[in-house]
Amino acid sequence: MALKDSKKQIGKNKNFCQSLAHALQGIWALITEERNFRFHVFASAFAFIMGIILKIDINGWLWIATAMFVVIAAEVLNTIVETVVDLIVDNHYSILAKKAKDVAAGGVLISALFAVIIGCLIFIPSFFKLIR
Ligand SMILES: Nc1ncnc2c1ncn2[C@@H]1O[C@H](COP(=O)(O)OP(=O)(O)OP(=O)(O)O)[C@@H](O)[C@H]1O
Repeated sequence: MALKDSKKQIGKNKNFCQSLAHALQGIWALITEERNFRFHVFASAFAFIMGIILKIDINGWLWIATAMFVVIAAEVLNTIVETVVDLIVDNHYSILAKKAKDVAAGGVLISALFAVIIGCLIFIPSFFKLIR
């Protein structure tokens, strides 16, 4: 239910525009508050530029795009876990909070390793093809 005496919304969105505005606020929070998210966006932009320079084919683009979105999705999930855990434990030490945050961070690491392997498999052969 929305609060009557405040503009702070806690109820459901009333229409698509409101939902969209809140989703954009979420993306803005990721960009402005999450250093690791910014790093992954820069890494994705770098991979995109490399893809253009090395003239990778459509198959390569599909794999690079998949790797980019897997890492970014993992970072989004990591941020959600961190935020919800902080909300629940409220600055107190908890072994379950540690496990939740460490597992979420581990998920990002696994996805980043996947992206590095995909990057090597796509870019290294494309590089040698270009200089041949
Ligand atoms: N309330 C807590 N109880 C126990 N351990 C915690 C708690 N909060 C954080 N930690 C430990 O500190 C680590 C860093 O937590 P923090 O919330 O700072 O994440 P972060 O540095 O923002 O992570 P990331 O680098 O993924 O953005 C966690 O992975 C966890 O091991």
